[in-house]
Amino acid sequence: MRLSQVSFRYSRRGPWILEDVELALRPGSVVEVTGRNGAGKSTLLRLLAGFVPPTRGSVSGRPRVVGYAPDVFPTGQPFTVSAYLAHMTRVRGASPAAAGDLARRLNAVHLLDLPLGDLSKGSAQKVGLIQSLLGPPDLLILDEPFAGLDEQTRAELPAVIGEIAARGGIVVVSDHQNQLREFPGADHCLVADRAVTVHPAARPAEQDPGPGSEPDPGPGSERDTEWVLGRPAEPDPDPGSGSGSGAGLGSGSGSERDAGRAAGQGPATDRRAVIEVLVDPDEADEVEQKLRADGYTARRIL
Ligand SMILES: Nc1ncnc2c1ncn2[C@@H]1O[C@H](COP(=O)(O)OP(=O)(O)OP(=O)(O)O)[C@@H](O)[C@H]1O
Repeated sequence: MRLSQVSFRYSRRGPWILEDVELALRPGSVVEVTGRNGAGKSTLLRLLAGFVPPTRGSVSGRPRVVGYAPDVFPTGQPFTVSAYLAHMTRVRGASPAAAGDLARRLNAVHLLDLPLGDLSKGSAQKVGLIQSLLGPPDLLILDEPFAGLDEQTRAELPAVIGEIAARGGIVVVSDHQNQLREFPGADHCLVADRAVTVHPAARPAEQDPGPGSEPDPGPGSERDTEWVLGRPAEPDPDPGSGSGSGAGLGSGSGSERDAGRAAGQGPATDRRAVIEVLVDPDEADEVEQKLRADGYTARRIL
């Protein structure tokens, strides 16, 4: 999924909230979005979810099943929680058992018979969270999901997020409370001054670059302007290059370089083997997702 030169403002004469945003998200990535109040985090999430169209630029490759939990869940609907979730289950084409399973897992069984209008803010957030997970989604967008959650649900949510990513889903979470700061492999995305800057997950090689390695050029540098997000679970075959590629991550041009590596043109190390798999183009998405779910790096060479 990609945002290309995306700019957004809420009205014709209103201020630009985001300008010329370039962002690419790979299947299986978890992205934490941070920024000060009013920076535009929710706006970015609404653009990703497809709730608002960009004023300029384009969004492409949005996965088919999108789950979105807004920061304020609208409770002004004349349903009980279970009737609402049953309705959402049908809309999503999810398994009939899914809502009940999620309610048990996220400590919400006691809410099922209540009218939506009677829910506290935290309980309403939980129902919004459950509906977003029905599907399950290929793109999951959570706007401040930890706000108001009880301890049990707060502890369980990272596991749920990890499962969505492990099956190839993209997960984007705005999180004031930094609950995903330490989430393994998560990339961190800062919204500030109408721009979006992605800092890929730190790897051991980046945390301790060692003597002679190139320093991180830091936020705002060219390496931060356009990142392709992935699951940085594997060692970097070329940690001293200083080219800015996280494992499984790379800029647009970096992806071509990585593809060349995967094809056996680049340097190899004794830390991992590269094999080439030929698949029918129709099966490429499925094979790539399965490989990623199994923890392998997968790069497509067309
Ligand atoms: N529906 C709207 N109409 C007009 N302006 C809006 C609307 N929603 C948000 N804004 C403005 O857009 C800017 C960005 O808002 P947004 O909610 O995206 O920021 P945020 O980073 O999510 O903030 P917070 O952390 O406080 O939730 C703010 O100045 C806000 O006032």
